Amino acid sequence: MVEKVKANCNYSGRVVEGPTNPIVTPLLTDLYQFTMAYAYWKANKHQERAVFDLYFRKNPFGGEYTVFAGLEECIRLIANFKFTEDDISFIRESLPGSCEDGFFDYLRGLDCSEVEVYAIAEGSAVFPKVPLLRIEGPIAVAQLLETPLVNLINFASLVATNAARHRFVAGKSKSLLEFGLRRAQGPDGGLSASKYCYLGGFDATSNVAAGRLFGIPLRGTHSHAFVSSYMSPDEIIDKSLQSADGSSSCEDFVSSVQTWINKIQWSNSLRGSFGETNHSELAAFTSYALAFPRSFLALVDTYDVMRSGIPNFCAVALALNDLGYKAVGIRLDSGDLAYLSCESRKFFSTIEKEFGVPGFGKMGITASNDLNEETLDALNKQGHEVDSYGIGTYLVTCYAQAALGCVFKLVEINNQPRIKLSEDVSKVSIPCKKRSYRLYGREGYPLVDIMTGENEPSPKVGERILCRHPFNESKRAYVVPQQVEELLKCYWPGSSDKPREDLPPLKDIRDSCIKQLERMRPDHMRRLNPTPYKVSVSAKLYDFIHFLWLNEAPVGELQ
Ligand SMILES: Nc1ncnc2c1ncn2[C@@H]1O[C@H](COP(=O)(O)OP(=O)(O)OP(=O)(O)O)[C@@H](O)[C@H]1O
Ligand SMILES: O=P(O)(O)OC[C@H]1O[C@H](OP(=O)(O)OP(=O)(O)O)[C@H](O)[C@@H]1O
Ligand SMILES: O=C(O)c1cccnc1
Ligand SMILES: [Mg+2]
Repeated sequence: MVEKVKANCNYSGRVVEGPTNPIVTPLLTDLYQFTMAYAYWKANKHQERAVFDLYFRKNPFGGEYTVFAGLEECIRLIANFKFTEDDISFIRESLPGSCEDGFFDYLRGLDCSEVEVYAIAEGSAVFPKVPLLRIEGPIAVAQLLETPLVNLINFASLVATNAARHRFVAGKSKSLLEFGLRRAQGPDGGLSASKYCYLGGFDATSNVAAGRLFGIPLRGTHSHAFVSSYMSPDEIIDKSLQSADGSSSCEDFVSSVQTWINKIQWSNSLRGSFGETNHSELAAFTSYALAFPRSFLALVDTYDVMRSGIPNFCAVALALNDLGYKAVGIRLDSGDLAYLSCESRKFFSTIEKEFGVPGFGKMGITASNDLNEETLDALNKQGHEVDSYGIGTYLVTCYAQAALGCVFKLVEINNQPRIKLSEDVSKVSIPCKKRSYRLYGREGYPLVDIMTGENEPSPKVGERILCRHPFNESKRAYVVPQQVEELLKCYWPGSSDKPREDLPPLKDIRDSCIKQLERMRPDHMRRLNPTPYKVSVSAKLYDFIHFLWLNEAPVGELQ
């Protein structure tokens, strides 16, 4: 379902390829964007210059931060925004017959050359109400962009945040593998989850298409089916295995494994800890090792982890060790993962001592099975020996929160600021074409994001500035920033010759995401009752918001 669309748009001297998913075209929008576009056109209003902000209102997962993702795919859409004749015929069929032909000629010539896009860098930590994207352009085309842009950013940012939160609980030293493709919301859900979980701090994915399309490292083990498909060691026909350095060969690796299982069973320190292990499991492990002697990893919970899986794994790993190969480790996919990982580690350490195999005690332990933030946290509290987690369902489906709730609101038309009022204050939009800045404090942490009017002077390092809560009069603070970072940069200058930002490779976005999250004050990041990060407006913008609010809100009449 996914293939790369032919590159056709020149951007900053380079070509911007089409969206990763070819379904992302100008038709991937809501019908009402076309009906509004027609009404704008009919009223000769379609070329009026509009400014829209794309933002969200509340951080997901009960947290106080969000990872911004999806920008590159937005720019790919914008750079390649063009209706085909088939598209236009379909739109004509879908709109009422009374729509005039001129509108379809207008659509035929439409592209995003008059649109400008300002955005925060992809992979940044972002906060409610601060625009992630500002779209400026003729109102009709900006309106058509609403749905696809919100769509491209919503899930991307949600799942990247979910990944970052899993990383935060797991800790820096653990390896995090995304295993969610089979459980994701369809092919695009799966592919997007793989891409943005990597961006949010995962190390690898099992999704081969994502590995190919995005260069994400691929990792994987094997399934229970592989283990249970074997009945006995007699099924293994080719039993020979060359040593790692190629200098010798073991003619009967199956017997070598058998010798080792007997040695382990009768060793001083392990005697009595297990009886007869499952032979078909041993056959499966042996066969897998013959196929992958340099990267042998076994799923050990098909029959019984401590009585069968672990001893069988060790027998194969020791037989490989005789030939100069180092086994990678095991995967646990059921049971008490804290307990079983600790017991497995003890077993490996005992083997290391008993048979004098240096490093055997450090054998890799991967855990999987319905893991999520809570189970990772529980494992940490109990103490465990897991080195690597394979996480699927809860991660990629964003089980704990279904959507981020991004919105796209008109903030200015023909240089006139606009506001959207609501009974619910958190839903009142912040009018005007704005600039936003992140102000850093003495200890190097970001302190506050501040929005100002477009033409206000920018905050200056060392200069005190009043930061006001946009809607709560009593909440304000002076800040003397030690560093000022302007957040919105130009990513799509339309046909103007403004300087434009690069679209960095996914790996670089991931690195900067990890760095940024590490730079946040720890109390914003903690899972339980995190401190909200402050989002503010300048004194001037505050006054203007409230002036416009009063102007637009009708005065009630009591009877
Ligand atoms: N030590 C632990 N502390 C907290 N949660 C754990 C621990 N170990 C495993 N879990 C979680 O407990 C759940 C156990 O799942 P479930 O009840 O389906 O049992 P199972 O081990 O998969 O059993 P089965 O053998 O039937 O597959 C999973 O979500 C797993 O991540
Ligand atoms: O548990 P998740 O976080 O979704 O991670 C992926 C799961 O997918 C695989 O098996 P599958 O779930 O298909 O079968 P199982 O439940 O019998 O292990 C794997 O063994 C994991 O359990
Ligand atoms: O490689 C694995 O172990 C894997 C991949 C997908 C889902 N579950 C496990
Ligand atoms: Mg499962």
